[in-house]
Amino acid sequence: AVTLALTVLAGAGPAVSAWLTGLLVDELTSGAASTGLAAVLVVWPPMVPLLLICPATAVLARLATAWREASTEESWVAADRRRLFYRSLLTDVRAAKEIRLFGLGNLLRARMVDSLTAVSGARLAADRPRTLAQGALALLGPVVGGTGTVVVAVGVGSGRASVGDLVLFLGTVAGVQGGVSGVVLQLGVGAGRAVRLFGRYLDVLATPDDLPQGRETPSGQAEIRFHDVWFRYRDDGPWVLRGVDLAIPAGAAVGLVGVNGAGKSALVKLLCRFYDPQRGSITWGGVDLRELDLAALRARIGVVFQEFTAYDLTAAENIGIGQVNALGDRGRVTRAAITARVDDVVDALPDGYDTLLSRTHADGGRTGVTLSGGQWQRAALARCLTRDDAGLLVLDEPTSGLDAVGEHRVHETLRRHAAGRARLLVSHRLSALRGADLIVALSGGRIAERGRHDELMDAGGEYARLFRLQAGGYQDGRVR
Ligand SMILES: Nc1ncnc2c1ncn2[C@@H]1O[C@H](COP(=O)(O)OP(=O)(O)OP(=O)(O)O)[C@@H](O)[C@H]1O
Repeated sequence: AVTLALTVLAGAGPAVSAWLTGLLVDELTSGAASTGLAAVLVVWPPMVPLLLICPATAVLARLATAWREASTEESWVAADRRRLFYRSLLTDVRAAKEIRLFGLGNLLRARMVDSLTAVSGARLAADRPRTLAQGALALLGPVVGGTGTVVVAVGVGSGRASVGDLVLFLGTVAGVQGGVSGVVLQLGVGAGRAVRLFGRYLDVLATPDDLPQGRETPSGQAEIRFHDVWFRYRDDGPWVLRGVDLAIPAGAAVGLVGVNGAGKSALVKLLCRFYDPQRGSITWGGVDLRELDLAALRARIGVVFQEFTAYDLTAAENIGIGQVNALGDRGRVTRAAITARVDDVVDALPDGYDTLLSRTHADGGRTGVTLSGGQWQRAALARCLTRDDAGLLVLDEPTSGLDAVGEHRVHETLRRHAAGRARLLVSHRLSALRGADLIVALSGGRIAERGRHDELMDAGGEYARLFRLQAGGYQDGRVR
């Protein structure tokens, strides 16, 4: 989160400096004009303060309204984010099916309009004082200029000043007011917002890294071990993992089962070090994950997440980004595609591996091509398999969308391909885990059972109950 915030806020530094530069340039330009002209005004000292009233008032009024605008902006930012969310949902091709089938269009549009109304109302309310101030200042300028002109004209009439003085005075009025208006404009455009944004930028810079990292390099193939791991997402939230002790030996296949919400994905996230456990530790080859270089650790892990991403990229890129520093290595991509059994699907695409998989972006005038759910899943598996040197493969429901033949074949191929590397397989389909070296059943964040399939079946616990339940669904007198 800090990295993302830094990336977004990194724009704040340049934005503020650009604004300050603009302000400085305007300041210098108008300052030079004003100083030169104001010097002439020394001819009529009493007129100097009168002439400066207008720009000084404008600057002060603009500063006051800019601060006010910046602070009220926070009140409508949340509504604006909701508006953007509803807008993106209404234009997201992936959401289109549900929106149409469930008839969500009107609901989402109404919510978007409500958010827009709230934002517009708040913005109008914030704009009102500025408009009033600008109107008043627009009147003040001519009044001051006119008064001064009358005074000088009277002076000309009485012989205290010349016509040349009057011309000089009129030029000065225009010069001073016009010059300072540049500064006022800059203040109006970005002062409050830029300073506030810069404050946020500094806050983020000062935020300590929530994932401090070490320097050690993880070994290629090593035992991974959870030592009494306790984890929760927030310090005041419920425990999601409670005292997990688990060893994943190098080269072993470990199956993870458990009901929804048991904590399986949380365990995967800890392995990838998206979070650190609050208590206990996880070691890779005996070294605490916190002492390892984060990028090096993640480079050693190949993952298919339960909610993997389908990228609007070519088929080759969708697979190749698994090993982004070898993105152009077509041999690696095709090898992974063959192992994940998606090569024939890709070969059948209009441009093979170079086909853009997108329904949003056109490819050379051709309408988008996309894959089926199971084919996407195979592509995600291939992406994971491009990591030849991964010491751990984490497969979170990697075959849930595959047909029965596809699932069986993928598991067979994986078994051969992954020999020597640790595998953590998460699945609700217990048959997919049957051949694992160790099966671990999580329940409420604790390990309730562990053992090989046969041992767990003999034990007659929850695993055996669930396995029989699933197997029962396939019982039919005609099946032998
Ligand atoms: N980002 C999050 N912030 C807070 N709580 C979360 C978050 N993600 C998951 N949880 C909670 O953590 C608990 C464990 O969720 P987890 O996704 O690990 O379960 P799971 O075993 O993978 O379930 P499933 O079989 O449904 O995928 C759940 O109670 C869930 O509500």
